This record gives sequence, C-alpha cells and structure tokens, in this order.
Amino acid sequence: MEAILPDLKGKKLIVWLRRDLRLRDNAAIAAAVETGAEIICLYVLEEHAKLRGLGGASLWWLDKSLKSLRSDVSSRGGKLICRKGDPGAVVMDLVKEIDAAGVYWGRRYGRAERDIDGHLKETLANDGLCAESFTTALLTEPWTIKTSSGGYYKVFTPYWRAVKTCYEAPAPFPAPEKLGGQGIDGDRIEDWGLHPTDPDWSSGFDDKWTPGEDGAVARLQRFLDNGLREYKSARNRPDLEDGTSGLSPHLAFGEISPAQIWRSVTSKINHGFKQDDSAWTFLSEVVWREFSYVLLYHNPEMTRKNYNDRFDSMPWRPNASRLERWQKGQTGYPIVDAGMRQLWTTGWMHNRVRMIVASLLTKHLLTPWQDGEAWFWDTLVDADPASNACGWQWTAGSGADASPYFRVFNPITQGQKFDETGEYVRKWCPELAGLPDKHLHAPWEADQETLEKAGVTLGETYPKPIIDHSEGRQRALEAWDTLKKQEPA
Ligand SMILES: Cc1cc2nc3c(=O)[nH]c(=O)nc-3n(C[C@H](O)[C@H](O)[C@H](O)COP(=O)(O)OP(=O)(O)OC[C@H]3O[C@@H](n4cnc5c(N)ncnc54)[C@H](O)[C@@H]3O)c2cc1C
Repeated sequence: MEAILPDLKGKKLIVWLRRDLRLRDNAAIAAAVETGAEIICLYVLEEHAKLRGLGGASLWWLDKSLKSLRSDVSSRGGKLICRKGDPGAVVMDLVKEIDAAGVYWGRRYGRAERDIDGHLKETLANDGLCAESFTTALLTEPWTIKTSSGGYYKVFTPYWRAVKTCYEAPAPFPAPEKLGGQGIDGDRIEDWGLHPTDPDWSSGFDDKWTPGEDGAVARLQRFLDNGLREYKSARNRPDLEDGTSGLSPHLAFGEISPAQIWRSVTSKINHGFKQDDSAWTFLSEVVWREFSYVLLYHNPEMTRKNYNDRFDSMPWRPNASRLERWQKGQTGYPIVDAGMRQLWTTGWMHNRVRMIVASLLTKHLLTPWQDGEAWFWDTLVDADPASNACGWQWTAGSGADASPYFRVFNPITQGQKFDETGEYVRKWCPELAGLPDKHLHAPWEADQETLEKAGVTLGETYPKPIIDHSEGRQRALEAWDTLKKQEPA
C-alpha cells in the first residue's frame, strides 16, 4: 500500500475508475477496502475541453467493458455509478451528494489528465477530505526508474535491462468482497450511445473480442497455454491467430494489470518453463508499453508534436485522397491493404503490419505522422495515448530511440518475409486470393495471363500501387536530406 490509510468505518469512499476497469489487482480498490468504508465505484464519461475524446472503436470497447464491470460490481452487492460531464465537477457533486469521506483513484499520465486530477486532489484536501492516488495502470511509475545520471531513460534496451533487474511485482491486491452504491443515481450505459451507429462498422469486433475483466483473464490464459512458447519466433507472423497475446485493448482499458501478466509469466519461468527466452521477449514487449509512458510523462506534448524537433521542418506532402486510399486499404500494396482492412474490421492490427503501414504513410507518401496517429486513435480498440504516439513517432523517425529515418520499410519484401504463405493477405484481400504466392505481394509484376487466371484486373478489381516503391523511397530520402542539411555543425 502506498499511503497511510485512515479508518473510515461507517463512511462512504468513492473509487473513481478510469483506465483501470477491473476489480482484481486494483490497488485503489484494495486500499479503499482497507479503510473499512463502504466503497462506491464511479465511472465518469469525461467532457472537458482539454481532454482528447475516445475514438469510435474505443467507445465500442468502453460500452462492453463498462457493462461487464457493472455486472461484476453488482455481483458483490454494489452498483457501478456512471455519470457524464466535467470530471472534477461530477466527482465533487457525488462527494457532496453522498457525503463521501473522499476519493481514491489510479494514476494517469497525460498532461490534461494530470492537471484535472491534481486540481481535484487540491479541492478535496481543501475541504478536509481524503484523496489518494495509486499505481494501477503500470508496473512502475514513470519517474521511479532513473539512469545513473538521474534522468529518465530515452533508449529502450537499457530501460528494459533496468526494469528486468529491479522490478518485483507486489503480491496481488485482493478483489473486494462487498461493494456499495445501491440507491445512488447514475446514468444507464445504454443511454450513452457508445456503440457506433452511423455507420456501425463493428460487426467484426464481436468475433474477436470479449471486453471486460473475465475476457482479459481468459485471453491471458489462452496465450499462456497456446502462444507464449513460440512467441519469440511467432510474434512477427500476422497470419497466426495466437502469435501474439491480443492483450492490448484489455491493457489499454485496465481490465488486466501489467503486474498480473508479469506475475503469471515469471511464475512460469521460475517453475522451469523451457522457452524462457520467449517469455522474457514477451515481457520486454509489455515493458515497451511502460517505456512509452515514461516518454509521455516526461514529454506530454508528444501526442501531437515531434519528440525530435528537427522534424518540425520536414517537407511533408499531405494529400487527402492518398490518405483516404491508405485508410480504406486501397494502396495497391497487399500487405498494407490487408493491415488497414484488418484494422477496420476488427479494431486491431498486428504490430509488424502497423510498422509497415505507418512507414508507407510517413515515408513513401510523406504524410505527417499525426494523420496516421489520428486514424489509429479512431479505429483501434487498443488506442493508447502513449503507445500510439510512440509507435507513430518511432516509425516516422521523429521519436526517442526511433527507427532511423533512412530505414524505409519495403512493403513488398516485408510481405514476402512475414506473410510467406500469403495467408494474411488472402484473408483480408480476397480479390487477390487466386494469385500464386510468387506474385501475391507485388501483383503488378505478374504477367497478363497470370492475372487473368486469378481474376485480377489491376486498376479495377485491385488498385495499382499508390506510388512506385523505389520512387517513394527516393522521395523520402530526399526529404530526410533536407533535414540533415539543417543540422547544426
Ligand atoms: C504505428 C503504431 C501504433 C501503435 N499504436 C498502439 C496503440 O495505440 N495502443 C497499443 O497498445 N499499442 C500500440 N502499438 C504497439 C503494438 O503494435 C501493440 O501494442 C500490439 O500490436 C498489441 O498486440 P498484442 O497485445 O497482441 O501484443 P503482444 O505482442 O502480445 O504484446 C503484449 C503487450 O505488450 C505491449 N506492447 C507490445 N508491443 C508494443 C509496442 N511496440 N509499443 C508499446 N507497447 C507494446 C502491449 O500492451 C501488448 O498488449 C502501436 C505500434 C505502432 C507501430
């Protein structure tokens, strides 16, 4: 426990849940239980000029996740109170309405969120009420692990080494046995209209996802049973169902804690799991998420601004119709189009393919990374302020520890290497399914007879490439050269 907890028996205490929509292993809830107070779980659909609204796919997820949480709370005798509005005002209104002794919550790390929470803490303290915050979304707070010179890590590998050496997961926080809140008014989640309607593009989401805490725990178990062993080699294969864990949306909404994952995986390692290399590789990916939060915490502007400000003078060439072709999966590069369609249909895209599509957009098409980030924000069920900004800036070359700008992914060889059998492209671009493997990732190189046999007419049934690969690569390198020329001597 991080704070000295007061005795609040006979009183009411609010736990404001945000991106930690779970009852198990939730430090804020466990601490609230320790006080002896009646616990009221609150969720606020925040309306605040400085907060970035959730994207459509995230709202789809939130709808289901809250319904699942509502049922978990009610199975413990309580009621999840859902309200909408300015977060500080909504919380303070509820505090007054039920005469609560205070509010506990799990920390968040964006600038606007920290300002809102800091202000609320002050208001509560001024009223003589308790306000405590806890680590619920990360393994460690972004300010705790420092370099030998006392700064924060800007390079992943030494950060990962430091976490691996010094992090020890605390014992799991017990889930509450009993919760309160009956008789308090709240909104019906159904009335918030979070499920998309215009259009409802979410029908493919149901097949893939089970939002909520039970769904998260089940997905972790499935991955431990089926995916962890081969993770190191399979994690780059978009065609495999269990090549990666699929835990990202559950983590993004805090339906499972990274500590729960850490404990489960290290326990396997400690019990002689033979493929410990794979297990550590998996944990290192979980720590990429932590690293993104370290960067976001210390550079709150990086969701919109270049981490490396040399990129401020990048000669981007924004172009609405090219952006739209990319968004719709109509670039003429099969691996890119497969990824963009997977994203639209399922709300998720494989990490390898995210890098390929982001590279095509920011390098071949010289589109500002912010345009791609915004599309991902709207369409990913795992849209996360830290990981999304870092992923885009890493690929674009403007981020910390970024992929060098001159490393332009080749969408043809990337497809051939990571979707060797073509299963992924055939699934998401069925109009190409009849092409032989040899031509699947570069249909324009097939001769007329092969195309005809496969029922492919370039420019009609499937687009011609949006830009020639060599030309796109050359343009990107020339743009990069203009930045190099501005480099101080
Ligand atoms: C352009 C771009 C945008 C991205 N946007 C997001 C985003 O909005 N939200 C998001 O969660 N991830 C994002 N990522 C990172 C990564 O693609 C996803 O976390 C991963 O694909 C999720 O699938 P998984 O859960 O099966 O991952 P696994 O391989 O099973 O990894 C386990 C967990 O580790 C974390 N993780 C893995 N890779 C990364 C990474 N590169 N960076 C940060 N965390 C990672 C995730 O929480 C993931 O659930 C982005 C990557 C790129 C290149």
